Amino acid sequence: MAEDKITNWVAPNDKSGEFKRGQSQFRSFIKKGGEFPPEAGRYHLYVSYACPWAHRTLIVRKLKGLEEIIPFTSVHWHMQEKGWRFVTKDEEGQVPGENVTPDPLGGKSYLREIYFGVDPEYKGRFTVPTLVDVKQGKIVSNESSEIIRMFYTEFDDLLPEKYKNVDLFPTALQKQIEETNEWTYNDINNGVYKSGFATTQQAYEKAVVTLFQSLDRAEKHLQETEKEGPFYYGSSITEADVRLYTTIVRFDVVYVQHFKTNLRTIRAGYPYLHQWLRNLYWNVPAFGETTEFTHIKNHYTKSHTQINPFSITPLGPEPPILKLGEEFAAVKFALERAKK
Ligand SMILES: N[C@@H](CCC(=O)N[C@@H](CS)C(=O)NCC(=O)O)C(=O)O
Repeated sequence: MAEDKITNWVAPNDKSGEFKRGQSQFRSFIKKGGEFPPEAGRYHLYVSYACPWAHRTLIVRKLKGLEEIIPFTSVHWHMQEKGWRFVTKDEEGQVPGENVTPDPLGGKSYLREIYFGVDPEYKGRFTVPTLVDVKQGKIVSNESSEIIRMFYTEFDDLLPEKYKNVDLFPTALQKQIEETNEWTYNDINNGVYKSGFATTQQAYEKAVVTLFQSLDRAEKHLQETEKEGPFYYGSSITEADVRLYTTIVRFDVVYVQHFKTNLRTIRAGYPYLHQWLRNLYWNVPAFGETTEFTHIKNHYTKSHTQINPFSITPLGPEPPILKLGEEFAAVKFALERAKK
């Protein structure tokens, strides 16, 4: 039935035209003494470099030094009717990014086969990230916000002091981070999708206006706290940086044109967000090294045929991210003029 196509982000018969994100189905936790105890090599993380939710898990995996403990595989960027697929043997090495390989565990072709392998009756979506317990053949979680929290603490006993001390959710900031998460998630992380997948003018306008109001709010926060350090909450990286980064780094490159979030760009319209973004990308390997622009650009523009039927990927913007200290031509011009 046409209505059931997984690439129809809003059902054609939905009059509201609004994108409504479903709930993740697997919500267990890795815990000492629990069904899923922390153990090196026991869990496998499936991601897509294109996906902002999966990207959170790759960043935290690196920030917490979990590379040897939690191996991962990225799917191919092209998501079609059967959902995410792994690269074939022939494609291996031709798609950029570490660990873009055929499925190393069960040799599956599609991510959906992993979901059906665990539960043949599974009715949810086949999403990344997916964290699998290889020992028991179960899915632990497919909810990024919870996977990253497990990574913050649950493997600490297996980590050297340096990584144990990385605290992305410090007690003193938890309340503020939770409050920020609320609007960052609804209006920005999910807001770009609500804008882009809307199928009525009204739904689009509502989402895009809310999105830019919240970008203004993040910009103001960064401006006011600039002296305290380069990160969202001052001198240390926290969850707030991780969760905002994965949307902002995709913003100019994809969302502005593909999701029509074009009231402003980050590079020309948000100097503090732009500076904050580039500091993370260029100075913190966990952010820069997990950002794969080929996957990001190709995935959205070639997979979302509901909004881009010819799957043409725009060439710009070039470069996808400016160097630190470099300015967008119009900004540079304005700054020079202002000095005169
Ligand atoms: N709430 C989930 C959302 C994950 C999600 O929607 N991932 C997208 C890629 S960006 C996906 O795999 N979509 C496939 C589908 O919905 O069929 C999380 O944060 O982990």
